[in-house]
Amino acid sequence: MASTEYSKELHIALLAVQRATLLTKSVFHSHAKGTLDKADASPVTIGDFGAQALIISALQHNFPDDEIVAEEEAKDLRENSKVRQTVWDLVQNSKLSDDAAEKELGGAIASVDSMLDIIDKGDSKGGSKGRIWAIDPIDGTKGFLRGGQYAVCLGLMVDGDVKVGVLGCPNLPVDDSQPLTEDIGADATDAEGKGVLFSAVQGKGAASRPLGKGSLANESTIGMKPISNISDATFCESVEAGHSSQSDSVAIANKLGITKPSVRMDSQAKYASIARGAGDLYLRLPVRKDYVEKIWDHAAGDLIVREAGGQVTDTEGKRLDFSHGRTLKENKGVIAAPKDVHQHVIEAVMSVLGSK
Ligand SMILES: Nc1ncnc2c1ncn2[C@@H]1O[C@H](COP(=O)(O)O)[C@@H](OP(=O)(O)O)[C@H]1O
Ligand SMILES: [Mg+2]
Ligand SMILES: [Mg+2]
Ligand SMILES: [Mg+2]
Repeated sequence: MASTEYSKELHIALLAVQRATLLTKSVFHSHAKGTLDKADASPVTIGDFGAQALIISALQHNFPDDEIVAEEEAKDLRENSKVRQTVWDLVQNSKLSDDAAEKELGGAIASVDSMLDIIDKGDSKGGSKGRIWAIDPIDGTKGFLRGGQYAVCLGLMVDGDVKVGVLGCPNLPVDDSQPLTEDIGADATDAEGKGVLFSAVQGKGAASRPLGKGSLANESTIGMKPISNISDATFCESVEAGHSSQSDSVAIANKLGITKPSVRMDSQAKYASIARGAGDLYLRLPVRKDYVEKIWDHAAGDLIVREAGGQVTDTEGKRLDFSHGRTLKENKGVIAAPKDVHQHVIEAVMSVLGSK
């Protein structure tokens, strides 16, 4: 592989996300997802813990000096031996079939105790200096539990700027031109090979390729769909009404003359879907004033959309700022759209939200 800036980071990130996504698929297709409730009452599953362990272990092997901000922590596993053992079995069984690739990721984790320590290595405070990876081992855990879309997400930030982003979307169609649907469809998903990996490197565009289960292959460049008439656009929004205001979205659609119903899907699959031109606009409209978005929910998607020809800002038109630690505390909500219509969308958003 030719060595250009961030090519090794991209390569390792793709393999690490592929391996972790395959782990989550095996859980998605089994009936026991090992769900626990976290302190904030949100769910976490054996898939989240296992995927986080595998990704961090690959990053530590390749980039031992980098910091890591990851969503989950091992506390619940340290306290629950049954779930701990299930996660450990899962992690031990999750190897890439390509031996060379598995070796590049550092191979298996040595013991159950080191797995717990590895999970807890995602506790960096983040910030504006140095190399920091952001991991969401399963984004859209509620979708994962419901049988919907979810994504395995990894981004590398350098001095607060996202340089590399990878999303594993196991329940999206491989074909970039397939229309956007809410239902994942009975034949759209399987326990192994189906699904997509999206990626971007700053300044180098965005791509998709089949998730597969062996060597990475068949990359294609992706781009957002041009919008000639905004009233023909489709919104892509959360399934969870508590994550994005559906009444504000209706008012914004009215302002823009949009009559098509929104497509609702969980996770950063929304960013991926608009980046590949299957949907047009991603709206995340704050419901609770006190909710602060987390960097792992947006880092990879933000870069992939911008590299595919889009603009991503908050509801006031400010770029997402990943330099303030584990959260996007300087931003409220997210509006992602093709560059040339983004300002028009923001004006509609601001007039609706401003008049509340
Ligand atoms: N009140 C809230 N407003 C916005 N996002 C929220 C939220 N509560 C939780 N979330 C985040 O929404 C993410 C899912 O986004 P979406 O609705 O687009 O599928 C969750 O990620 P996890 O599933 O990784 O916990 C969680 O971090
Ligand atoms: Mg969560
Ligand atoms: Mg998330
Ligand atoms: Mg998550």
